[in-house]
Amino acid sequence: MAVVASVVHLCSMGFSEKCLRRAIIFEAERGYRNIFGRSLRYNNFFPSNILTLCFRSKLNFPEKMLEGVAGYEKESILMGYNGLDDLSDNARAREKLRENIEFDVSLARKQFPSITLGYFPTVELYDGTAHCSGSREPLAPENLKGYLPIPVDANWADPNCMYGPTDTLYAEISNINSSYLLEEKLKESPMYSRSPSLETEAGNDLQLTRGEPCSSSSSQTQQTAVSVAEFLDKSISCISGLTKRQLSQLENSGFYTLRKLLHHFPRSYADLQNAEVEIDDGQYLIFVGKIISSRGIRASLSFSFLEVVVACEIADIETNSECMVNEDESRRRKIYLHLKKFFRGARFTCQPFLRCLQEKHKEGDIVCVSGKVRTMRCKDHFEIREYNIDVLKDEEDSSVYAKGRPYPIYPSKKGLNPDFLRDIISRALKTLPINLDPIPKGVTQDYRLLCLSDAYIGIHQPTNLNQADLARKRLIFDEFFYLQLGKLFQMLEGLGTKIEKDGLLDRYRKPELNSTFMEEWSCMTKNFVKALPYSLTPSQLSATSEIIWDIKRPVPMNRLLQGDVGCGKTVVAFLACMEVIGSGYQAAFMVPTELLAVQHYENLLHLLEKMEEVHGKPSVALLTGSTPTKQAQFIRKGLQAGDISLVIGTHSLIAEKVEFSALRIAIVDEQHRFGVVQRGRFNGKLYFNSINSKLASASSKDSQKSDIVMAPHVLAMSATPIPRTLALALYGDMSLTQITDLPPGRTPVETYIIEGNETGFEKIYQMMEEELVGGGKVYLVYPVIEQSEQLPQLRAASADLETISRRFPDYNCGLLHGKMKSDEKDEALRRFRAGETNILLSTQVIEIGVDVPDASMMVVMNAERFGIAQLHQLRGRVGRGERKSKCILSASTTTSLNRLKVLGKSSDGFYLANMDLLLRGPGDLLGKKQSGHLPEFPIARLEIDGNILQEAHLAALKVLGESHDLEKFSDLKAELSMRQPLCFLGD
Ligand SMILES: Nc1ncnc2c1ncn2[C@@H]1O[C@H](COP(=O)(O)OP(=O)(O)OP(=O)(O)O)[C@@H](O)[C@H]1O
Repeated sequence: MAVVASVVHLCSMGFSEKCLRRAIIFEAERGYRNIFGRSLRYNNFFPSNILTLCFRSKLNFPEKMLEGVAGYEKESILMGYNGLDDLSDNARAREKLRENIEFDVSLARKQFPSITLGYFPTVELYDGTAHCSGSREPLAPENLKGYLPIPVDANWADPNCMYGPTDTLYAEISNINSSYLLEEKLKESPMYSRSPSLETEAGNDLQLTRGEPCSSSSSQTQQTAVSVAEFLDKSISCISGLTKRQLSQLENSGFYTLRKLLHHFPRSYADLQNAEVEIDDGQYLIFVGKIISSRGIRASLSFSFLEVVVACEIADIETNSECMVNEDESRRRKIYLHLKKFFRGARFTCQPFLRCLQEKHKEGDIVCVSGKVRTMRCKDHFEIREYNIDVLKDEEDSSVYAKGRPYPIYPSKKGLNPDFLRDIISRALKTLPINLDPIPKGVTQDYRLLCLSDAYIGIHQPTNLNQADLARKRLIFDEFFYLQLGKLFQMLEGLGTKIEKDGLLDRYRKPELNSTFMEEWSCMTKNFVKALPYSLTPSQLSATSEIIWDIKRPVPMNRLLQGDVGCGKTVVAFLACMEVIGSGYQAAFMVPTELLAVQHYENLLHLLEKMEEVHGKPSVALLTGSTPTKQAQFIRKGLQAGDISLVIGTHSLIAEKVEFSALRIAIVDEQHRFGVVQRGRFNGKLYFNSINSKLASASSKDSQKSDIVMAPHVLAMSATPIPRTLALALYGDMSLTQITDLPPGRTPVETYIIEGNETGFEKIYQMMEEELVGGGKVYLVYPVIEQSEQLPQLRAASADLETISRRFPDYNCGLLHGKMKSDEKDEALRRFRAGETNILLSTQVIEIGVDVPDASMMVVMNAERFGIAQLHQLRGRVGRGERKSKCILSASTTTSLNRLKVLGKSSDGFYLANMDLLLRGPGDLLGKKQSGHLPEFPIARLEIDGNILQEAHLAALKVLGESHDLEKFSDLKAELSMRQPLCFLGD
């Protein structure tokens, strides 16, 4: 009969009678038996077979075909259709069918012997009225008492972004009831108890901690019953019941070890709230109901499926209150859930398999079902393909569900079905030993962390959101902790004595105590300070004191100097150089662009000119990629001989042929643009070259013998203020110095956000005119150099040169962009600085470090193309002198205007960087290149987990303080060695 139903559909599509006959015979001959799965009928049979047979027929509906199929309406219902309307869109066809409403089963069977009727007891489920007859009572209200879950917090996740593939086949039968109840495990295990301390944090929610007494201090030597590395790095083959195919599937997807598997964290949790009201397509919901049928169905020679039908009662919002007789009854309505799993492959179609499949679910069992619902055409029927089903043994179980468990949504990996992954993970969790935690108990207690095994259970199978949160916190803590521990451990390893190691850790713990007063600075440094045309700000003074304190110690410094744009970091770095030069050593100053190298070089020469000569002035050289070969050779010789005491340059400074005689400090400006590995290379190279220090042997009394073999100090400077969190993640092995104030006399830059339309630009041009008339200089910043066909809305620097020159005929315009040759760029900047050009059309090349103090206005075209932190950097190019400055951000889309408004409100770089971090995440804040140097955190998000990073940093200091070589914490050491060397990622 189903075949005939198909006929209706096909006829309505215009297939020929002949073709249809052939199609029907084709189907009947091949014995399509279990025809009630309508999706199979249409999805599998028609596309693959009938359509090829009936291709491009032009004949109309063959009325004859209907003659033998009277009563088709019922059959359509049997098939799971909501009557004939479902079966055909063709109105005429529907009418014809209705005329033959009498259903003669025997006739149908005679004509189509392969069709079995009345096989499934759930037929009436598809009939909108049958279940109300009272003959079936899917779920008596008394059975439901206490079972219906309470809605949980709604703001978990957006279900729309959680879908995994739905059509993938699930070739696993042994674990249909795979959901693992944390609470059950908890009850089974005598080792677990409630922890009063954690209860406080998470309200009354269940928290898991060991029942055994905890050590109060991390100083206790670790004695873990099971080594974490031993367990987590076991092959996944130890998971029971894995077939060979599954094993190779998992291994091909990168899940070689239990660690890899358990670290496949849920992407989010779905809100499995009780469907108390309306059920919408695509929602993740949780239901409690009664199994009314379970069928393993062979759909074809190689295709089978399991369908479990669960009847539930839910609140009915559609009930018309006027019709209510008994209010309690009328508020509830019955719905039917069709849980489906599909199997492809001949071996899954055999009867024993199918029987085994259907017997997994027993009729009459009260179950809790969760998953994504899809509405079916028949009212009150819903399909769930990826589901969790748990049998409620008795009413006591209801408490588990009453809380509404978070439903973990896994990201799929290499096409693995998330549901399959969920199942395997749940099996792996069952093998988790209880006593598994390499982090000392003192630390977990201090920072109120779950123990590791609870964290794994909590993240994969939380009973509630608080537990998932605590688990997440613990796992994030681990990510940060091992990163910090690794970085600090490496640094300690490089030091000789215990005093040195303690000194280093102290430096991180109490940075405020580590500073050297100005009186103790070298003469060279003091003279340089005197030569400055301004006095240092308090922040600059304390930053210099901290750095000099470090320089005087026999331990290589590794410090990050941070400050808002224009706060005067360069001069602090120069002072650090003067200090080592004053002690007879060399300094190297590496910057990312030639433009900046030239600027620093000229600036320094200018300051040195004014410096009082006491014991000679430092000899300074500039070495970049554009330095003429002969001159470069000369400079290299000078560095090797120790004749040059300070070299400023670009990447060329770390070229192999550059050798230093006695390098004592390397300043790395814009450190992130070089990357961690480059810094390391720089370090290593300098270390070996400084061994043969000529100057060191002839140095002042400060230098000791051990200094000769010491690696140089590294002072990294970040021009982009980055939130402390990011700084720790990027430079976890560095001490941090911040300049928090700006030089006096700076007036905040006035920021305007203007829409980049015709009127907007007219206004901008007027403001430029006023500025130029008043003697100001204007930067115009463009997102691109040349106009592009792909992005015609973007204004381009080169293309605009003519327009702007015409618009401002009385003023000179210059052009500066990255494609220009280095001497052309220098010349363009020189002319602008000297006032020979008044308007400089430029790209982002000016973002870093360009310092023209009397530039007083900036217009950023298509400002929506830049990040907030980047715009703040750009804006920092103006307002560097005493002249009042303005910055105009022109946005070509109205939607972006709001985002830019934050720049109008604040000029605090740290605040803006935090905003950017929150809005766009670390990747965008740092830019592609810099974020490439960020360690990859599988679960942590730097923008929101900053406090955990800080805690992890302190915990790492504490642990290393107790055992420099981690010998006291053998498990921790083993685990550290197993973790990926995060600091090298991205380089
Ligand atoms: N204490 C001070 N008083 C007055 N002016 C100062 C002071 N310190 C630095 N300056 C001036 O401020 C300007 C900016 O300094 P500098 O280039 O060192 O800043 P920066 O922090 O490196 O900025 P950016 O991050 O933009 O590169 C320079 O013109 C410098 O001469």
